[in-house]
Amino acid sequence: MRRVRTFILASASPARRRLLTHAGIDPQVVVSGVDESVIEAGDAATLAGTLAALKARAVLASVTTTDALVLGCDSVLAFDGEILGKPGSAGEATARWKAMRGRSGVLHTGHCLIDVATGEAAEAVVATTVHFAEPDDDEIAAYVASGEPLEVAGAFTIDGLGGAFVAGIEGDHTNVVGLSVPTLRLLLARLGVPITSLWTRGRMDP
Ligand SMILES: Nc1nc2c(ncn2[C@H]2C[C@H](O)[C@@H](COP(=O)(O)OP(=O)(O)OP(=O)(O)O)O2)c(=O)[nH]1
Repeated sequence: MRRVRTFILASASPARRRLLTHAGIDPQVVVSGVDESVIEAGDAATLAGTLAALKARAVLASVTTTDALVLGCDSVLAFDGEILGKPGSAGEATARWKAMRGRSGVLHTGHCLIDVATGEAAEAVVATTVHFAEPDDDEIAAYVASGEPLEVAGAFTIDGLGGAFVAGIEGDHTNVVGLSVPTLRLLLARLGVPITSLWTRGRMDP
């Protein structure tokens, strides 16, 4: 069994950091600085996987602790034949919601976990189908005015204000937030690290 001292999250995402801490893992955050705009791919899953690996490897290059793991992630929404990241403006967020309401999309999150000691990588892209509710124009306007949709891939959150406009999902909830925790357990196992060995605290307060 591999015992690892340091878990590095190669992401600026507060949502991903929160998911890890709730899962009992206390990550060090090292933002990759990868320019996502320069990467293109034919489909959402390939793009998410490619960007996750780029982020993890960019941070790996700066890591000196050998007793560490580095996790990179990237989330994109596949909707209506398009690959959607964060909306570029309030107008785009509004247009997206008027198109998405009452319909479904697939949120793909790429994961790349690298063992610094061996260089071995365990990777997975996870898809969750998201069924959107039917917010009216005033609700969309209020949501866009909150600023939240501009900060997140797909212009929605499932665990924030946007949760009111998600009618249901098929698949892993944490994957929609930005990091699939059950998939992380499997990636860690592939590298010989039980997720329970990374727990830094006892059970959550109920
Ligand atoms: N809280 C929350 N955040 C979400 C949700 N869906 C997407 N996001 C956030 C997570 C990520 O911060 C962001 C997805 O964009 P990226 O995968 O490019 O990550 P980001 O640019 O934030 O950070 P990074 O590139 O990893 O340093 O959207 C959600 O349902 N809930």
